Amino acid sequence: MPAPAAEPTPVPVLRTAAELRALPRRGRRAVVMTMGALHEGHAALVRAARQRAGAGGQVVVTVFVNPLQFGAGEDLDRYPRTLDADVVVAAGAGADAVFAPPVAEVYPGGEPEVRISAGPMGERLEGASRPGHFDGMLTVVAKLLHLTAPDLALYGEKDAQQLALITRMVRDLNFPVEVEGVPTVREPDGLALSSRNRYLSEAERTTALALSRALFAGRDAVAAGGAGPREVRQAAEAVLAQARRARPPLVPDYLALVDPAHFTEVPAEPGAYEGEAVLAVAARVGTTRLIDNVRLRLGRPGGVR
Ligand SMILES: Nc1ncnc2c1ncn2[C@@H]1O[C@H](COP(=O)(O)OP(=O)(O)OP(=O)(O)O)[C@@H](O)[C@H]1O
Ligand SMILES: CC(C)(CO)[C@@H](O)C(=O)[O-]
Ligand code: BAL
Repeated sequence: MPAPAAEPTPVPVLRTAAELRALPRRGRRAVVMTMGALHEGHAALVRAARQRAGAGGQVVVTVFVNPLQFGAGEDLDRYPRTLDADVVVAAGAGADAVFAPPVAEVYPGGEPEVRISAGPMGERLEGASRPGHFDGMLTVVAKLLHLTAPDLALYGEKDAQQLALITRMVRDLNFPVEVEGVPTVREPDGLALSSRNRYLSEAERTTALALSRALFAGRDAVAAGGAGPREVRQAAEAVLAQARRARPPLVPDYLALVDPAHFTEVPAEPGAYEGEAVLAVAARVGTTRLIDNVRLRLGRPGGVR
């Protein structure tokens, strides 16, 4: 009996730079870069890209787990790789093509000698906890921007420091591309969607809810009126302190209130800082490390996003 015909691929999956170059360009090209294991957060990025590219435009989704941005002891080997399912999600959200190169296609000469330096912002928060992470991230983003040559590239606000660094690289190095952020998609109970959530057991997931709860507590303190940086941090810290005692415990890495362009700490003195700020958190539950953040407006009571 003949083997059943394979399901048709919903959109072309391009594996090489040559295949990508051969993809006919159509209208405005928007790119969404991912490491795969796509979820509704990624789908929101693709839908935003589809909308921004317009009916006559083109949306390309990249799927590539970039070894250069993982440090020793991180989860490079166990990072979920689910390309077939990713293609279905990408196509369903409006992608026209998926670029999923093997490592040797992106780094044919092995690890590159020349890399992008993320500079001082790249050493703060995530950069302090994951040395070299942002140099590796920006290096692959630069390469993927060259390979895909988009008019527009979209990134999630969930990775706020990454988004700030990509915006900065594009500006500092004159990349001919527009960068746009897309708001964080959350589960109904507040947990930010993340590919790494699939590592969590049920009990770990319950503990992990403290990340978003801490951020919302900080944000609510501003919304209630009168809270300055100190009170925002205190409100969030109180939630984290409680979660440290949970079973399994939350192990916070950092909680920081920073300015969104440089990721430097907002001064604690009331009134010393006015405007948008990012309240960011990173923590471990078991062997899983998660990050999250919210934006808030300091200096004007009630102003919250
Ligand atoms: N919940 C989310 N809402 C909106 N965008 C998101 C969300 N999660 C990830 N993204 C964005 O999707 C893009 C690809 O991210 P990535 O593939 O690393 O997914 P991830 O879920 O953040 O994975 P990880 O768990 O490894 O951090 C990035 O721009 C990222 O900010
Ligand atoms: C931007 C990115 C695709 C670069 O590998 C990655 O850091 C991610 O998925 O956020
Ligand atoms: N979503 C950011 C990619 C990383 O954690 O390496």
